[in-house]
Amino acid sequence: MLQVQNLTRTFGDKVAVDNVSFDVPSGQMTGFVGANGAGKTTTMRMIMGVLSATSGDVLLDGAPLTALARSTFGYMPEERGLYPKQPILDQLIYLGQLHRMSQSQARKGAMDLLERFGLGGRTKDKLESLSLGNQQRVQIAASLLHKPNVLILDEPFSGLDPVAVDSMVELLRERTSAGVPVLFSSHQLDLVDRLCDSMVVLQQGKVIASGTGDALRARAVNRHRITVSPDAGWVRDEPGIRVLDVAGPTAVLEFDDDDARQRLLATALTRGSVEEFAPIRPSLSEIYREVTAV
Ligand SMILES: Nc1ncnc2c1ncn2[C@@H]1O[C@H](COP(=O)(O)OP(=O)(O)OP(=O)(O)O)[C@@H](O)[C@H]1O
Repeated sequence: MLQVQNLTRTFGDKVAVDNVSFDVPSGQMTGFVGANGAGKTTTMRMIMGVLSATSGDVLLDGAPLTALARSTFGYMPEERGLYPKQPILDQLIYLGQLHRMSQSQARKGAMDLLERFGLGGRTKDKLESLSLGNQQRVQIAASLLHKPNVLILDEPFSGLDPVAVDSMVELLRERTSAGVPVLFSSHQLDLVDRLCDSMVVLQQGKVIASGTGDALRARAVNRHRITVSPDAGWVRDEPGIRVLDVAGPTAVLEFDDDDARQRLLATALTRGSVEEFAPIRPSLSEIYREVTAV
């Protein structure tokens, strides 16, 4: 498990990352979300040691991170960083060798990844001659080539078409199945929903929510859908609830507490038949919107 503990980074008077703590559990995908400028990239840079922390620590399996441990990580930086004018296979082999792979291992691994990303026929092409999405695929290949034991990915999905997203998801799942902790930042909340076991929400440099999907949902509001016969309009007059929507027989409600929920159900039963009364399981993206709402 990767643990971020009380990380802080200031730039002059600006506190970009403010006492941030969260865990990235082994074998799980953790989505790192927050508005532009919230501090995600700065946090990831500190995890990778490419930016020093003003204070705080990063631990891997309980031990402070060393440069050697970090060299086994896979990192996709925001600024990307491959060479535009070099053939893509050559530079992947070079990067693999920097990660102590043999030339033949690196060639085989790079070819495998390029083929999975549909770039098997372009190995001799310069990076700059590829479309932006394809360049992104090569960047992903670079971060995965040496079978890293931790993955830190800064917006890995931006600019990818749906087929590339699926290839990427498959590759990431292979890594999590091998026990690797994966942290990725994204503004694509639908993907965070689809992929993540856990989520960390940053706002103005501070963590405002974090945890597994289930833990975050447990903290979320008590929201239910009720369908009655013939019409649900009467719910508007009930105490202890907020009516979010009423459409004919169906209403979406939030309850102040469990008593209000029981009262509402009892009232509904005295008024007629209740076809449905069920909690609405919020998606991670809904939780994100809720916790970041001003
Ligand atoms: N080198 C720097 N010098 C000064 N301020 C910086 C520096 N790097 C980041 N910042 C500031 O720190 C804050 C956090 O930036 P950061 O790039 O970490 O946010 P982010 O969450 O990754 O945003 P985005 O989603 O737009 O990528 C911003 O206000 C940014 O302007």
